[in-house]
Amino acid sequence: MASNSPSSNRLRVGYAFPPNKERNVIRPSLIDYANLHGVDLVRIDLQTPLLHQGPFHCIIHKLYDNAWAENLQDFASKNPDVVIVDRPDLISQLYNRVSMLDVVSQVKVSDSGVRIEVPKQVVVKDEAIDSMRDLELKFPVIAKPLESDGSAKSHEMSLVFNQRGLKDLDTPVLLQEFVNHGGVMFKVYVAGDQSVCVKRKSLPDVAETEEELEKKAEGAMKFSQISRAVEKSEKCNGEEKKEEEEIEMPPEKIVTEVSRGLKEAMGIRLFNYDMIRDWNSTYYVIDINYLPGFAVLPEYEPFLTKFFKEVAQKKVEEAEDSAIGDDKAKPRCCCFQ
Ligand SMILES: O=P(O)(O)O[C@@H]1[C@@H](OP(=O)(O)O)[C@H](OP(=O)(O)O)[C@H](O)[C@H](OP(=O)(O)O)[C@H]1OP(=O)(O)O
Ligand SMILES: Nc1ncnc2c1ncn2[C@@H]1O[C@H](COP(=O)(O)OP(=O)(O)O)[C@@H](O)[C@H]1O
Ligand SMILES: [Mg+2]
Ligand SMILES: [Mg+2]
Repeated sequence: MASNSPSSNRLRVGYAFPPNKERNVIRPSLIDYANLHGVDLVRIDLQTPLLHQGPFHCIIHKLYDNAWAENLQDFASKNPDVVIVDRPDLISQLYNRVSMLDVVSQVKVSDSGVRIEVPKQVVVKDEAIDSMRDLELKFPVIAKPLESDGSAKSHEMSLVFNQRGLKDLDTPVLLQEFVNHGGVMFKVYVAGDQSVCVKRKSLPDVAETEEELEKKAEGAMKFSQISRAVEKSEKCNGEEKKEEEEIEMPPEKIVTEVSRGLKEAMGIRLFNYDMIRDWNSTYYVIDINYLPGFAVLPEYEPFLTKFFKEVAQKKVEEAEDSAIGDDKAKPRCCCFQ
């Protein structure tokens, strides 16, 4: 076992986050719960090389800079027994709004009547858009920045109703068809094999026909982080709350299968995704976020603690499997109770 690997039965999980992220993930309630269940959460000092810290069984992180990725890579190559959740090169597929959704086509669900898709979308670089028909898109569309890098700018979007609304867009931009979905989206939080689906307020449906949209004087409407904005505003009145409650949750099987499909296709284990459903019961995945603020989930403490234990247990099993070759009959030892 390499020098930085721990040996005790307690599980040591190192974490590396900016301060705001730390507040949204590593709450005192998680530290206490995990501690009671044999898991020690250890803050990684970003001013000190990782190789001088530890020991760790596992490291979780959300930092966007290359220096961190190199620091982690160097550490991982010298400490193959430490589980890195997740590999920076795999996480980076989520930093671009096109590559983040590429994996959705690989997701398979067992109910043949259900479709899992991505809304039609096109990247516009710097060319003028003469007609949406050339792009094979229909208004309304959402204009999204290509980057999804944690910056405020990466959340600044526009709902574009007609040609006039296209002229002020910064390029490059992703134009994605707006899908009517009843004003409610599903946010699914994934940690390894576990997934939890919650409802969130979303943009309301656009009822106008293309001809009616063409006449709208205001060509576009800017918005940012709508689920938070709507929750904070007075618009979230009793009637809207009731409408939200009436929207049926997706079947648990769909949530589990989509979560597993995305996890396997991306090779990453801590994320959430936004999913909407149209009136034909087609589901659209519209956004995938690496390591979001899990603390909003009810029961988030056991959720993450269980995940840490599973990750460590899988590593032990892998090591046993490689040590005993094909002799799988041997009983497994369970180290992290
Ligand atoms: O702020 P939180 O805790 O709600 O989490 C944000 C996420 O909100 P959610 O939990 O999905 O409702 C948020 O999800 P959305 O993009 O808003 O769907 C992002 O994941 C955000 O990270 P970043 O700004 O893209 O790096 C997340 O922000 P960070 O916690 O990473 O700063
Ligand atoms: N194609 C779409 N059709 C309908 N609503 C959408 C679509 N794409 C995004 N939205 C709405 O816009 C919000 C923000 O878009 P999203 O891609 O999730 O960006 P962010 O990363 O800022 O959360 C979504 O939560 C949803 O309410
Ligand atoms: Mg989103
Ligand atoms: Mg997002």
